[in-house]
Amino acid sequence: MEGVDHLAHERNKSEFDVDAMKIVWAGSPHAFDVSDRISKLVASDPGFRKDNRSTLSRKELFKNTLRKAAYAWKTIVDLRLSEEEAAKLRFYVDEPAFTDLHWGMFIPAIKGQGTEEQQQKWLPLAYKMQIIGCYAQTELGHGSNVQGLETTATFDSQTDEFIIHSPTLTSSKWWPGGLGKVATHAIAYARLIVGGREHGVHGFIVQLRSLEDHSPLLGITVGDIGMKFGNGAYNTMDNGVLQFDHVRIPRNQMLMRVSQVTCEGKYKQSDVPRQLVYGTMVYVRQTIVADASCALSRAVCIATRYSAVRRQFGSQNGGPETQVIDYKTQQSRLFPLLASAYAFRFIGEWLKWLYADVTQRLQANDFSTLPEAHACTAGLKSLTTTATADGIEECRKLCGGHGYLCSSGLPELFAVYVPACTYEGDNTVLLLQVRDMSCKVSHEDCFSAGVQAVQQETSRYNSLYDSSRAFNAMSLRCSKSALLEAFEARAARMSVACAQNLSNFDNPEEGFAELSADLVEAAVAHCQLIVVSKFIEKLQQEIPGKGVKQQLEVLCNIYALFLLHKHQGDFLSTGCITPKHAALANDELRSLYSQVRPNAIALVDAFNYTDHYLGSILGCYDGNVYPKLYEAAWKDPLNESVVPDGYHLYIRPLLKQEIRTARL
Ligand SMILES: CCCCCCCCCCCCCCCCCCC/C=C/C(=O)SCCNC(=O)CCNC(=O)[C@H](O)C(C)(C)COP(=O)(O)OP(=O)(O)OC[C@H]1O[C@@H](n2cnc3c(N)ncnc32)[C@H](O)[C@@H]1OP(=O)(O)O
Ligand SMILES: Cc1cc2nc3c(=O)[nH]c(=O)nc-3n(C[C@H](O)[C@H](O)[C@H](O)COP(=O)(O)OP(=O)(O)OC[C@H]3O[C@@H](n4cnc5c(N)ncnc54)[C@H](O)[C@@H]3O)c2cc1C
Repeated sequence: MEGVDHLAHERNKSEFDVDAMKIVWAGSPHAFDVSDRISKLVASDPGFRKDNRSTLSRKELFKNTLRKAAYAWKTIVDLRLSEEEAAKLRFYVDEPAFTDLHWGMFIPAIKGQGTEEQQQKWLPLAYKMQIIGCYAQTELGHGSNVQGLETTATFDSQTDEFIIHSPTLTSSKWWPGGLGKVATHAIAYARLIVGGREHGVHGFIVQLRSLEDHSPLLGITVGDIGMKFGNGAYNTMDNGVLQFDHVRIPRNQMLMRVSQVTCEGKYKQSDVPRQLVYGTMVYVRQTIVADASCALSRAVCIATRYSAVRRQFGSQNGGPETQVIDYKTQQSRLFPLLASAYAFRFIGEWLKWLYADVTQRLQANDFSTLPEAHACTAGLKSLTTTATADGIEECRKLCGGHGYLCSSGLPELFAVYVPACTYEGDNTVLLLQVRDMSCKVSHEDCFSAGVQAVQQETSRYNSLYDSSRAFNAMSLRCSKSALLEAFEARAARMSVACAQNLSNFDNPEEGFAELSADLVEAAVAHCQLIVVSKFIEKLQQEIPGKGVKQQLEVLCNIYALFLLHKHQGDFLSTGCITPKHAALANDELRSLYSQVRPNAIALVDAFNYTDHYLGSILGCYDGNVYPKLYEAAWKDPLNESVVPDGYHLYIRPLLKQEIRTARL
């Protein structure tokens, strides 16, 4: 039935002000206004249609992405959109493209690592898209180990140039988005060699293609690396391969904020820490954390709406069957993901603030908070993307068979999202970077101060948490401080255990390698503690709107208690809770699921996603799933003819037992 809201009865059940929750989700009334306006603009413009992606060939798909990117740019210019509005437009167009790397990495790399002079020269060209850039760091042989990159940049003082060269097959740049077919320029990372001495990896602005006819410049071999996972999905991006054959660039195209090479061939290091060469990655990791809540909430919105539409079993006297959302098993899989989406929203907000603060300090040459920003962005990027990728797949399963159809939107969402667990740093490798934050008693401390230091730390952490006091309150309702203390104690004790074990090794590096799996678990515990604590902090703010704060409190408790339930081995083995507490936590979770149930549809409506953005028949706002699925099936190219192509060649000879004479 066209125009009927099949989920109206669900919406009527909600106990809070959905419009107020929309503002909380968006971040502010202004952010809501921008997001709402731009999402509707994109949804209503046929130029941004995306429902045909899974049936296009790679070449058609890519050409269509080029058209959309050009159309998006025209829209931005014609409508004079602000930077904020343009970013929202990109978000709602919902298609990875070379422009992401241009705006998201090439420009930030120049801003973060270029001198004033370099910024003045390159940024105006990049802002007007008169040049298009990519970020060429990873090579065929090395991605995680940036210090292991093989591309060289050798200074030639005779000509005042660098010679960029790929000495081996494994030194070929491999993966950079936008490189394959579009970028005219790259920030290429290479080992700097001056006067025969190596100075580590640095960034260089290298022109790749002619600005006249787009052909590769002399010494450049460049192309696309081929099809990737899934139909549509990340195949709209031209991830590329690049080899340099003694390509010459002027000296002033080395990004020189961190260190400089003079025309006489002197290498000078400024006061800026070397790690700033990695600064672009910190920036992008922070945006990836902010984006995780978008991808997860999208999947959760689809699975929640469909779970309210779908009915199986339980019919009484010929009445309707049970909505699958009413099954406790469905709730115990779905509602923690709903809670995680909200938790990640707030951690994303916090990390944005942290990053803005670090940026301000960096501009004033205060580098003191850089290590913390690195550890937090690395750890939280890993935690949120792993949970989001797993969560999207869980949502697909929550939708049963129909979740496997492309028209559910979930297969493509998973395929496009899952590389976030790898790009901008493999998630395990990044968790190992959290060691400074999680393992407060670092291995160096263990060796310098000895076991005594570990013992002192252990007793400090032991006093942090008194399990019987903390969990008494939970028998009735969750106490935020009790929960937080349990997470603090768990993270601290896991770190202390790592430190103690490390102290048993004579060689710290050997100990670190041997215990790395434990260190990763301690890092996860630490990151989960941060997410829980920031959710609780959010609840300490004033949150207007009838019932909004209460809903967020329920979600916060679900997020924390679900983790406590899932990782109860950690909590029990570190003595933070007793088995009785664990059982209480589980009872509390069940009761919280019942509180979410009547509000579930409204809680996903608060994301304010258009049907265009969701791209899912199962998740459409009106819940009119079955007619839409039926209609969509007939539009599949395979149904264009009743008898398929190939019938006469392959099916008929089989049926007629003429297979031996058929031309196969
Ligand atoms: C249409 C028009 C639209 C207009 C507007 C639209 C706007 C659109 C905007 C879109 C935005 C979208 C942006 C998002 C796009 C996302 C696409 C993603 C594409 C993917 C890109 C990539 O993947 S790029 C490559 C990423 N590579 C990696 O991440 C490699 C991972 N490896 C590393 O990071 C490191 O090498 C390492 C940390 C793992 C290595 O560690 P190691 O200890 O060996 O290193 P070092 O010896 O080099 O370092 C020692 C020292 O430094 C510390 N450190 C390491 N990294 C950092 C860092 N990043 N920052 C600060 N400090 C760092 C490290 O901890 C050590 O410290 P010590 O104190 O010495 O211990
Ligand atoms: C879709 C996509 C887009 C990308 N875009 C870009 C781009 O624009 N520009 C760019 O430069 N790069 C890009 N990349 C590359 C990306 O940054 C790297 O793939 C990523 O950093 C992982 O590195 P790797 O491939 O070398 O993995 P590897 O390091 O080879 O990882 C393989 C396995 O080894 C494990 N491992 C590695 N080192 C350790 C260790 N020290 N301890 C324990 N385990 C370890 C990992 O956990 C993983 O399980 C992109 C990648 C993808 C998939």
